Amino acid sequence: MEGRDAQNYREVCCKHYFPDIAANTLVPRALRALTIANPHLSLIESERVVHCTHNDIDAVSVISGGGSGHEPAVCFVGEGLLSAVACGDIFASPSTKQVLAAIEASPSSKGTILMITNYTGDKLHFGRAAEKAKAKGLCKNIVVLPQADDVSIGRSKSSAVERRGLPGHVIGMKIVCAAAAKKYSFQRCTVSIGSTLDHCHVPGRQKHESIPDNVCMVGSGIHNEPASMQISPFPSVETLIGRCLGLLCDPTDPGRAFVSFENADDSVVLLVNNYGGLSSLELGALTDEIIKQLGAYCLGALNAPGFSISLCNVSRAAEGSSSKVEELLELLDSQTTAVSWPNPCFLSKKSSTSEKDISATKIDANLHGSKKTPLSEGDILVEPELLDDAIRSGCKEAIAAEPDLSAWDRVMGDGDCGEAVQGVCEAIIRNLDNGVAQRGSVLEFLFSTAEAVDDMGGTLGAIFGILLSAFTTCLKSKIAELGVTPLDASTYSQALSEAVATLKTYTSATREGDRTVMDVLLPFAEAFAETNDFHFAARVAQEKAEATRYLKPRFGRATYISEAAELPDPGAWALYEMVKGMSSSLQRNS
Ligand SMILES: Nc1ncnc2c1ncn2[C@@H]1O[C@H](COP(=O)(O)OP(=O)(O)O)[C@@H](O)[C@H]1O
Ligand SMILES: O=C[C@H](O)COP(=O)(O)O
Repeated sequence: MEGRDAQNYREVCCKHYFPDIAANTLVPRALRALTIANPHLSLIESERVVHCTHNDIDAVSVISGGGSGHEPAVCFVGEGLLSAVACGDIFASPSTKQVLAAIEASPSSKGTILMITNYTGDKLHFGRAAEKAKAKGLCKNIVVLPQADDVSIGRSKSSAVERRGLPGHVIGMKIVCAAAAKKYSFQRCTVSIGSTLDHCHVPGRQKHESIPDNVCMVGSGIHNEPASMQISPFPSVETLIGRCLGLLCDPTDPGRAFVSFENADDSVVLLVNNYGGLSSLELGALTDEIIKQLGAYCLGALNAPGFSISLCNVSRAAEGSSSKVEELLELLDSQTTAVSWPNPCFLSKKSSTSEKDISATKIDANLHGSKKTPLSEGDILVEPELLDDAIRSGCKEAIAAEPDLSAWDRVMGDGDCGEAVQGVCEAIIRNLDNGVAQRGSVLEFLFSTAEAVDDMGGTLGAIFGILLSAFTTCLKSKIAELGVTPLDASTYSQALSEAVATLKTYTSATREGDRTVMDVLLPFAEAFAETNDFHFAARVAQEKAEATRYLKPRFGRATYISEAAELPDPGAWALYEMVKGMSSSLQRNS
């Protein structure tokens, strides 16, 4: 495709019926339509959770979820497949609160499996929700099972984060869910590789890079992140498929030989998946090239023109789980009422024994039962105008940085970091407009901010959420211990240090130098604790945020990018902007 044709093609890709509508509106509407058309599914709209109305309390519940934009994966809820899914914003993990609502909607006396793709945001939010569910007594046995199947990155680059999840994980998911439905009581044999012609277009997002016509991407993720390999000139289909299969099966590739396919007697399942923007005709012809056919459209990436190939060595899986190959294949082929699974849909004849109408209000009441600050337990009172202006100024700086954060995250991540930061900062400003700082109560402000941050998905949402809740807990214990208000800078800096120590127990990025938000947070907290001088600490934050340009990523999506672009880490920069805005306000008002 050349010249005008190529331009028309790109314009069509970026055109949407919902061009300016945030994911927050688009996603619930699509979920509403799904549940209206399928009475065996029910929606908790406020939490964007779809769950099976025929929940069987005596079977293990399998719950999944992740960013939206991977439709039709959300339609994998149904008997014989998932009990519930929690849907995040486009390409961002759902929040802890959403996952908890999904767990609550699918109670099980036997146990709960949270089956997710291997992304940091998902691991943090699903992990926290599992802990909260245990603490609330919702389930005794609950495990998080991150699925990783992508071979594109190779062993050495993905050692700290492990492989990312691609569509091959649906094979294991189907088998586990079918086993759960058959009341089995309560593992990795799959590899995947993706290839795309271009990026997908996220509705409402203005900036959009295109891949040149003479380039074919191999090793593409499912969130628009840049592919690990670019083949140019554009290869023939034969060459492309040969290259992909080589990445999946070559036993001499030390970085990628994750699963052996050398034994000709092994039973192997092949899954060919549409990323969303390929015609069925082209996918069919590609599948023909990929030998044995098992074509299906399972886990999309919006309208990305591309496909993935997954191979699952079922013989290995049977060995690893003390099962028979036939048994696993039977589970894979067993019936389900999940709308998107490629098989005829048989609705259950059994009556809905534990059909529940879990209204959003009930869930909300349960989840946020005690959100008002009990001021009688002590508080920190500061000058309301000072509190309002400092926070507002921090949020405004971060919002103003959104175009840069988004642009950097489009190169080194999946492009959603700036929008997530903007979203949470706007929510905090709305709370200020509604008078949350009017009484000058620091705790009241922190509680209201925690609610806004709890709605933030993605890795940064989880990191900020854990930090804020730990900071609040530490401050509360300082108030109880010291009983004085207002507290001095050292109380805040000590509480921050303790909160950072708590955060380190959740993320593996526990030191500086890995190109994450921790590269600003750790030195900022340390400088603040050493000097009790917020402005000095803010200057350290600036220096450290700048320095992230030259760091090699070891965590998060940036790990998957082969080219060092010398751009700052967006998470680290966002934190610096917040701190900078607060520091300027405090200086203006001192
Ligand atoms: N393991 C980790 N621990 C702490 N921060 C991380 C980790 N992985 C990534 N990050 C931070 O998260 C930021 C990206 O946030 P966000 O866009 O929410 O994540 P995601 O890539 O999950 O969508 C990165 O710029 C980096 O600062
Ligand atoms: O769809 C996206 C994944 O589910 C979550 O990814 P995240 O780590 O970017 O939040």
